[in-house]
Amino acid sequence: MTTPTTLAEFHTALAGATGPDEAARAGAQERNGQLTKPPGALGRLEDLAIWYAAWRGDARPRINSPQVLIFAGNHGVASRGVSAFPPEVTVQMVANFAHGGAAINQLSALAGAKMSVHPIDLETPTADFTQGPAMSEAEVMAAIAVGWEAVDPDADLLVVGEMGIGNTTSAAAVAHALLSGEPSDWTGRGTGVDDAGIALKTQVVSDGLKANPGAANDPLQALRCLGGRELAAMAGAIARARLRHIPVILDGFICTAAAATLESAVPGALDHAVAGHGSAEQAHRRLLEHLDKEPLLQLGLRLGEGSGAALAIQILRGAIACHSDMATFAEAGVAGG
Ligand SMILES: O=C(O)c1ccc[n+]([C@@H]2O[C@H](COP(=O)([O-])O)[C@@H](O)[C@H]2O)c1
Ligand SMILES: Cc1cc2nc[nH]c2cc1C
Repeated sequence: MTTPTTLAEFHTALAGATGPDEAARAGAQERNGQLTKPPGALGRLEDLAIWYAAWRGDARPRINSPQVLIFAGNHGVASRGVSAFPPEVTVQMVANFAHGGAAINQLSALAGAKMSVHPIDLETPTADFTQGPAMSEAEVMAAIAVGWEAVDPDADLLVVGEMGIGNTTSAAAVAHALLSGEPSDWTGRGTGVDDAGIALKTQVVSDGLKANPGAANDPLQALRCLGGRELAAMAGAIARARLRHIPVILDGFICTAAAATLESAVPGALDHAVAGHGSAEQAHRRLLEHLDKEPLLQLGLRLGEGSGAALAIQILRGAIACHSDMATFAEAGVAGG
């Protein structure tokens, strides 16, 4: 499938994606029932393994090629003072990723994942969305294409993460456009703003929705008008993974807000994704509840960069190792219950 060039093409591609392999799911369920453990004793690991098997089309799958993609973008709305850090930190952290000095470098290496960093037009921040759309259609499509094309078609697991000063405000505005509620339902401390900072973010989100009335009833317009380049790239990568049947582990609040635009546009678009962790950003829980996804880890992380999702690769590896390599009752000569 060639890279979509309009939001309409992107929507059509996503809507046409096929579902998981039901024969592989049935085979994995059957195998799970024969493994040397009391039924259900591996808890959520059993569900995870069966979910992964169905998406990979293999009742006894392996994880050989996990991929971690980090996208970075700058936000016009950062000029409103919505972050505890200055916008230059985005490009500085990109250099840190490139030199192996960030948390995600360590966690990707531990998980045996191939990691790459994709800064997107950092010298051209998106427009301040309180004044009108953050991106034109050409700009959002260019960012979606970065994500779409960064996915290794041969990867068997994908983590997407981000870096972008101001992007918790952008993610809050996207979430508000998708799911309504009050602006304050979606704003939080981000990199560490105080109560006055949260009040400012809430006002900015409210202003953003007023300045972009088309965003509230069209999820992909919400991504264009209120999102950022790294959010659009994450959405592009997650969509491409859906078409390639590559399971995805979602990261924190910003990643999940970007992903939620896909689920709102095409219900079921995130069936190939699990939530890696629950972020300390308060609105993440609300977003995950809406998506009906229970995080695998709850560690109080609020870093982004794909860090919580990269840690959760190890949980999925544990699930697959047990599922695919344990002996059955018959093989081990163990009496069933
Ligand atoms: O992943 C999360 O849930 C998360 C929560 C709070 C902050 N962050 C990271 O912090 C940056 C955004 O915070 P802020 O305060 O600049 O909006 C961005 O680079 C994110 O990766 C990430
Ligand atoms: C230092 C720093 C590192 C980050 N990594 C992801 N978001 C970040 C935000 C800051 C401020």
